[in-house]
Amino acid sequence: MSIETRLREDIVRLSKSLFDRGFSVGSAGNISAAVEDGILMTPTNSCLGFLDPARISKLDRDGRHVSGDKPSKEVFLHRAFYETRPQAGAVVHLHSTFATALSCLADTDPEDSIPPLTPYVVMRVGQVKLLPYVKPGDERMGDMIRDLSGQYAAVLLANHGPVVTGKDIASAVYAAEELEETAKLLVLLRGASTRMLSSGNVAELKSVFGAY
Ligand SMILES: O=C(O)[C@@H](O)C(=O)COP(=O)(O)O
Ligand SMILES: [Zn+2]
Repeated sequence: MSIETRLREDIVRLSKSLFDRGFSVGSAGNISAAVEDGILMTPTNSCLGFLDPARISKLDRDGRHVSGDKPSKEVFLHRAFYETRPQAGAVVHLHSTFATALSCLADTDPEDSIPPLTPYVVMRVGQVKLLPYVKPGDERMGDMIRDLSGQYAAVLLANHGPVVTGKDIASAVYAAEELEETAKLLVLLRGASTRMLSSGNVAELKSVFGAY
């Protein structure tokens, strides 16, 4: 089996897993993965639970649609991550409930929208910047991601949802799940006196496990 064929199957399997567990509903969200000669991307208006490996969109290195169904409207967003984070092998965008809730709350810190509550989110996701709202599919999303110069593995799109990258499709999906579970804890703990990890704790995790 070729690398691309296996990757198509991984996208279908992991997307279905996200859908089956409620991380994505309806046709919300989109996923892409880098291949040698371009990017594989979920088609626009497709349901992550019912993807067909043969119909996954393929874009060449210049972003031209070369095969499969019409790609997600968020192509600018995904391409900007690959351009600025050479270590990124996959990008996952979801409308998962709790991360999206934080993206709508007026007091979410734009510089640190998913604060370090537990070690694993620091190890798998890192600091998460909140980006200002623009409509889905807006080319300006690509500009905003490029302006971050590859500094963040994950961002929250205001009033929209999370976007998470990883070195490969499994890492990106696992990181998106970790971000969502942390967002859930943050919402559950709202109003309670909560102890976050200290900057020393975060620095230690980064030095031992590496920065995302
Ligand atoms: O929120 C949106 O419209 C998109 O960001 C999205 O999640 C689904 O769009 P497509 O990937 O074009 O279906
Ligand atoms: Zn979306």
